[in-house]
Amino acid sequence: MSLLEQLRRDGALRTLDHAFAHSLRRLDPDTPDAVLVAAALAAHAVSAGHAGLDLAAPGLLVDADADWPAPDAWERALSASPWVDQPGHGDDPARADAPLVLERGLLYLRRYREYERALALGLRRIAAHPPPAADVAALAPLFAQLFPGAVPAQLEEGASRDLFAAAPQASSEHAPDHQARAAALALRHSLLLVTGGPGTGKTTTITRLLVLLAAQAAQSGAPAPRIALAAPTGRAAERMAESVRNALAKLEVAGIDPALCAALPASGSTLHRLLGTLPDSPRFRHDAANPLEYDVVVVDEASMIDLPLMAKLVDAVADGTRLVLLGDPDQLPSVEAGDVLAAILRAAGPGDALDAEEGRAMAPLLGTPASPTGAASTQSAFGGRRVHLVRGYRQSDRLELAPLAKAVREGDGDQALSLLRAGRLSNVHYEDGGDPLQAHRERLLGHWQALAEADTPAAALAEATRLRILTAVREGPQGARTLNARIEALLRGRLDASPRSRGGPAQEGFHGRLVLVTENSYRHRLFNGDIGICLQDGDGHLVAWFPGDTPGNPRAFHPATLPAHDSAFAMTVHKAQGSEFDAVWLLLPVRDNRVLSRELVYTGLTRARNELHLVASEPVLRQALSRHVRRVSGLAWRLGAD
Ligand SMILES: Nc1ncnc2c1ncn2[C@@H]1O[C@H](COP(=O)(O)OP(=O)(O)OP(=O)(O)O)[C@@H](O)[C@H]1O
Repeated sequence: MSLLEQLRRDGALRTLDHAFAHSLRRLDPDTPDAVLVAAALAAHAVSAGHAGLDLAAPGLLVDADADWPAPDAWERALSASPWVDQPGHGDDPARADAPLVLERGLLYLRRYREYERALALGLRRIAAHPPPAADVAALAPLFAQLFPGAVPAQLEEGASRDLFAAAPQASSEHAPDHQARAAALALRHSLLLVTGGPGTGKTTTITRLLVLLAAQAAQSGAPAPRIALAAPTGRAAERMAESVRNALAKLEVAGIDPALCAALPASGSTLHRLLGTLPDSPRFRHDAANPLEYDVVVVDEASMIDLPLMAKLVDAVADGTRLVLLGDPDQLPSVEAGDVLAAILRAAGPGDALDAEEGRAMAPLLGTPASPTGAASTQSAFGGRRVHLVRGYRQSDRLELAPLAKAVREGDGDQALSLLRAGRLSNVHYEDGGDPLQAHRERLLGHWQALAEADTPAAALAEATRLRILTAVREGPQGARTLNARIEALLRGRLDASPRSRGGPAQEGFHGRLVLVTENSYRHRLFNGDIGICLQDGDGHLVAWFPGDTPGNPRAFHPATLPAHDSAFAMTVHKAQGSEFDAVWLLLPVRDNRVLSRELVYTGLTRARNELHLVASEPVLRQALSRHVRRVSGLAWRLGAD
């Protein structure tokens, strides 16, 4: 039996992967089995989050115990195939009639290789158009007001501004203020990456930076900058806008000119909305030929953006527009092909130190770096600059997550378990296995029942973010699907007895059902991951409510017309990315599973705002923390990283 058939028989390939290989064989019956297998796996790779197939590591994709061709021989067979193009240079386009591209040991579907190539070219293009030099001295007073910790005392006392030349030492207690550094670098660079865990002040920093850019425009008599705030999901965009509004309110209290604050937008949008969806098309209204009309585009939750979407975003960013990407690199990468943020960060380098020239230029804002580093260690390969924020600012009295998050991020199972077992982290609760629907039934059902009894759909939607069960997997006894079915059965009994419920067609849901959209529908402006609630109106008709453009104005849909959706009482960590909930019950399966990883656990537990319940057996938690998500991609190389 051929390897292709064996993989199909073992269920290692999707029907689509096999059909792709089969179509190549139909068109050319002499296509060798090794090429057909590679073609099927290259298609499969995309569905597993990779940009292509690593010929040296097919085991990343399938568990099957297969007799894989040796990488050299496999590569030779592919090189000889007319289906496979091998462009001479990473920037060269691939042949339009070749469905596959072989490059540096990776086999891509041509479309994904072209996304990668376009993205690398686009990022380098943006980085190559730095903004005009800012009058740093004129901005210094405002900068010092916005970042009070940034400027060492000697500057405030009127010492020489050319401190770098004199190379005096900044106070040793003066730890680098990474937030200030990020803002200062954004004055000089058009591509900025601001990374950090939850609550490290990414949004706060960007708000202050945007105020600074507004001041810069005002000082030079230019119109206020046109600013877009966006994120991959509606919920993430809303959260970002809310954080920006909060940060602005604090700035106004601190005496920052309200006219500068008014330059910032009050709302954010999804990337799809920003780029302008076209009905029934994967393309967007804004692209290279019709770029976004903004001076600054800020995108939050960048770790969630997959390769095609990032390529389309970057394509639509005009020369001279600043692109600022915010994200937490320790979170799970996008479900679809990518790990784009990780690749960009690798190419950008650690970026935490300023090079000599940068240090000199920024001295009026940042003071003198304690130990200026050479250019080679800090220059990014492609001109994008990164600042990693490390200090957590969020109030920790309600939820003390940081030590646990650190242990999980570092894959330190001993430390994570000792913290969990000691039980001293405030509002972190650990259960070594068990069933939350048994152990916490009244609390959980009480919450969902309250949603159904909320006064308005907007109140129900707001209330819905208070609690969520998060699972690692969709299927199986601890999977989201099974839990939802159990919760629905428990809840229906209670809700049907409620005076607010009048019964209704079961297939369309029920009063109080939380729903999660699982596909993008441009027509509805509903996207994968959006969460709504079904409520009966005064006539007993069920209406599905989803967040609208502003929190008080949810949008109504007939449940029967919704795009594909599931219940959302329990949902997978993947689907919860970009959202936060007051209380999170994170439930790992009882048996180890290859999807379990430290990134998954970290992403799950950092969705909690006030309270975390982690339900996981010790061996499964240890297994999860020992596993790193690995994604195959050539993007870092294209950006000059290796
Ligand atoms: N330099 C600072 N000084 C004091 N408080 C700060 C500072 N930076 C941030 N904060 C506070 O920390 C909290 C979290 O900040 P922010 O929302 O900007 O973090 P974030 O990194 O964007 O978080 P998330 O990733 O969860 O959205 C806010 O309450 C903010 O006011």
